[in-house]
Amino acid sequence: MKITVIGTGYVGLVSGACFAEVGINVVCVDVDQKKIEGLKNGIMPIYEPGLEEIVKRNYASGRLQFTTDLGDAIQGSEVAFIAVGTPPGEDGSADLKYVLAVADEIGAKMSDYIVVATKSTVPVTTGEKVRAAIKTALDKRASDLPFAVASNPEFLKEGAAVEDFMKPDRIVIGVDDERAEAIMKRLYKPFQLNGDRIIFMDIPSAEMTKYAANAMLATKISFMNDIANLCELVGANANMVRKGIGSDPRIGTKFIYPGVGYGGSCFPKDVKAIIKTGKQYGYELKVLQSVEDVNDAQKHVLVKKIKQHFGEDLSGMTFAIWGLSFKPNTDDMREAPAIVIIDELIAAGAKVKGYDPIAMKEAQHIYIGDKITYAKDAYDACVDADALLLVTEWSEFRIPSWEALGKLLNNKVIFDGRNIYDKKYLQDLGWIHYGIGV
Ligand SMILES: NC(=O)c1ccc[n+]([C@@H]2O[C@H](COP(=O)([O-])OP(=O)(O)OC[C@H]3O[C@@H](n4cnc5c(N)ncnc54)[C@H](O)[C@@H]3O)[C@@H](O)[C@H]2O)c1
Ligand SMILES: O=c1ccn([C@@H]2O[C@H](COP(=O)(O)OP(=O)(O)O[C@H]3O[C@H](CO)[C@@H](O)[C@H](O)[C@H]3O)[C@@H](O)[C@H]2O)c(=O)[nH]1
Repeated sequence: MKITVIGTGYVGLVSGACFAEVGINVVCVDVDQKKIEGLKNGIMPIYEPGLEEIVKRNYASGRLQFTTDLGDAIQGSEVAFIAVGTPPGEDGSADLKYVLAVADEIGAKMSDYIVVATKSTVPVTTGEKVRAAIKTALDKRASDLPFAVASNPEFLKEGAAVEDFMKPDRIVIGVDDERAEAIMKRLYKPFQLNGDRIIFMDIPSAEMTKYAANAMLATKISFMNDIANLCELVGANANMVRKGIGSDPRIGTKFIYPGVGYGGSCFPKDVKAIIKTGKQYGYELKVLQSVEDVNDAQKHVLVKKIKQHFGEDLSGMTFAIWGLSFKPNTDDMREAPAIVIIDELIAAGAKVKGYDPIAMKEAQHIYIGDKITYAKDAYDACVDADALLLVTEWSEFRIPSWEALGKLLNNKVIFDGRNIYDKKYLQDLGWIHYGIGV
């Protein structure tokens, strides 16, 4: 079986490599020539645990190929996945220009029946837009080649993408064509040896499922951040409350960790996009508007605590920041809370020394530029700093030497944005610990 994956980013590269890993012949396509050349030479464009190994193995075997030539790639492919970006437009709605450009190119270059499956996160009605774009391109060359459109949203998490793809909780497929359904079933068979994981549905429902899933997860996080902020005011401990409610299986233990707000390339943009979809249909998604408002405010909570401790004017002070990426195990800086925190510290006159095990290159290149200095390790970041901020909970930060840190920092003060440290233990060692609702 041969397939093509168009867009070789977090989703496209992981999906392509994982399909190849189970024996499917995969061609990954991207317009970014540098990325494609790099991949051919074993250079990964992103950091994702376990990815490099399977990319290299499957590239060496010939099952995984990389190209910039979409027309060539789709010849003989039973499925073409669209996995390009859908960034927020000015008004918050998902910008479909990359998706529709790919659909147009498929229509212009296909030579046989093909299933065009959208893996990018796209709003309801996109399936129809993709179908229309392919049809228009076929009409232009007076062709009536048959094709099918499907929606196959992706649910992988960055930092655990390979594992999520190889062992999916569910595979959602929106489809309205029997032949396409059979092809998708065959394609995903290797991922469900432990039981049927595919949920077939109509295309609009599949498209909506993706947004509803992310919106629900974002809601859990904002809800918990709201509760944590209240815990702080009333003298309750958000960690205890989290355990107390999470033990109810109806609530569950996952995605109820308070922190410095959710970031990344998905939750912020997808919550915005579904709110916008509601507006387009004259419906106000009030819960999700609040989810977004709470999250925007939560990104400022740590600096608010810093100012309460040190005063509004932070000029002349230096802060050490541990963790820059939006979550651990990724180099992705998109919408990382660290960006907001660093901007705010600098606006208040402070200097920032940052350290991240993987994301410093990305931070330097794209987002934070020269606004901060980068440390060579976690301890180096603390030399002569006035306090430490834990922003992203990488494993290597979990059990530091408090004795060493106490000597490096000017003050034994820590702002723990992910509640990974034990307040009581630190207090006994003479530290002042600020957490989120603890
Ligand atoms: N990142 C995630 O964890 C994740 C998870 C699930 C779903 N999604 C969704 O998947 C989509 C892709 O996200 P991503 O994070 O992988 O994006 P990304 O920015 O990492 O990758 C997109 C790739 O598409 C390429 N591209 C753009 N136009 C192209 C074209 N015409 N032909 C070929 N390639 C083209 C870009 O060069 C880029 O390499 C988005 O809709 C996103 O919401 C992302
Ligand atoms: O209890 C929690 C869990 C997460 N987060 C934050 O939420 C953000 C998103 O984390 P996570 O969901 O683990 O990573 P993503 O890679 O953004 O994955 C989400 O977005 C993807 C893109 O749509 C989906 O495919 C995934 O299912 C969905 O989890 C990060 O900033 C986390 O720090 C919290 O603050 N508290």
